Amino acid sequence: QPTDAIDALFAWVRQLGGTINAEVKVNKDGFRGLFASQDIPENGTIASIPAAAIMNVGGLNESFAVPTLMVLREFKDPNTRFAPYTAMWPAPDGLVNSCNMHEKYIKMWKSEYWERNQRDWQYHLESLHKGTLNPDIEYTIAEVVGNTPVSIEDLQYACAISSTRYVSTSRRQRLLMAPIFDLANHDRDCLHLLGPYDVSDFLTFLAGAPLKKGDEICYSYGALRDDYAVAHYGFLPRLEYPPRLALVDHPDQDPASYSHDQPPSEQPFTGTPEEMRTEMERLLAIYRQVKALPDSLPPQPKGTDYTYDLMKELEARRLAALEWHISDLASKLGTKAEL
Ligand SMILES: C[S@@+](CC[C@H](N)C(=O)[O-])C[C@H]1O[C@@H](n2cnc3c(N)ncnc32)[C@H](O)[C@@H]1O
Repeated sequence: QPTDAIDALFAWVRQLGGTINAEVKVNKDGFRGLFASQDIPENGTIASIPAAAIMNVGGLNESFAVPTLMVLREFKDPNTRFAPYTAMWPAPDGLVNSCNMHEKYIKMWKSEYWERNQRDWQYHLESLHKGTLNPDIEYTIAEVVGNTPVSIEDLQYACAISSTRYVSTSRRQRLLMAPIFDLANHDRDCLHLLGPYDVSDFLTFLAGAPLKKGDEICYSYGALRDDYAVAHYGFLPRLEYPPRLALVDHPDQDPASYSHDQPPSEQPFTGTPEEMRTEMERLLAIYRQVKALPDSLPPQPKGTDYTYDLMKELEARRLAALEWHISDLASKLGTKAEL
């Protein structure tokens, strides 16, 4: 996540009429992020981003291929007018999600759902690359990118960039890639918000709570359970207490139908003793299964492989959350759990 292209990005957005009351720095956890450059009162403007600086990469109902190809077109075009924006995107080795995670990590999910999800992405991108997608596909590579050579790695990268950086607004339901705003890191409880982007040519990022100069500016990407955050964004959110079950382990969630608007309950499970016993058995079975699955890669020294560390940390958090919820049910039932 380079910071050297930021000055040119800010100058470009301001030249197009934008306002930015923020700056970019590396945060305490080592990630690039957005920080208030002055005190901003509640409802004050963090940034106002002109439409001309925003990349509109598709509609909410279109397939993944549209944002992927729209991003790729700008990335491949040496004369793109978005050059100040594309220059600050993370480099291909600086971001990871299901679009571009190497297949050697697939078995580290230890979850049928997420393994299939990653294989599906691989398959879709390979199909797009070969031109064998079904007739419902909106664009071919040549239609959008022309004759420029495109590798499968290019598609994986463009897919990862678009899916980790787009946003849509309540009124304007497009996939929007908005510079400056897209530098805000996730915090589930974050109060800062986007305007509806419906009455002017500016997308406004507003302070939902007062900001002091130097505060990191967050945005809530949604309820994001750990496994969902790793698959979609390639990071682990702040650890919470009580530990949150992975999306795939949650009792009332089919991960395939997860929506930010209707996230699974945050409350520990409760019910009749019979229901609690059944739930405890269900969680125990998952716990034992995850514990029993062998590691698919040899151990790596911490700090040498970001994705390996991320997947191991995800597994450790998943097991810790299962242990907590199993023990919670056991104590409500007045028994002891045999982990
Ligand atoms: C929209 S960007 C946010 C800005 C990003 N840090 C950057 O410099 O380009 C989303 C990406 O930022 C990172 N990110 C967002 N929130 C994070 C957090 N709370 N902790 C660590 N990384 C985070 C993830 O890599 C995610 O895919």
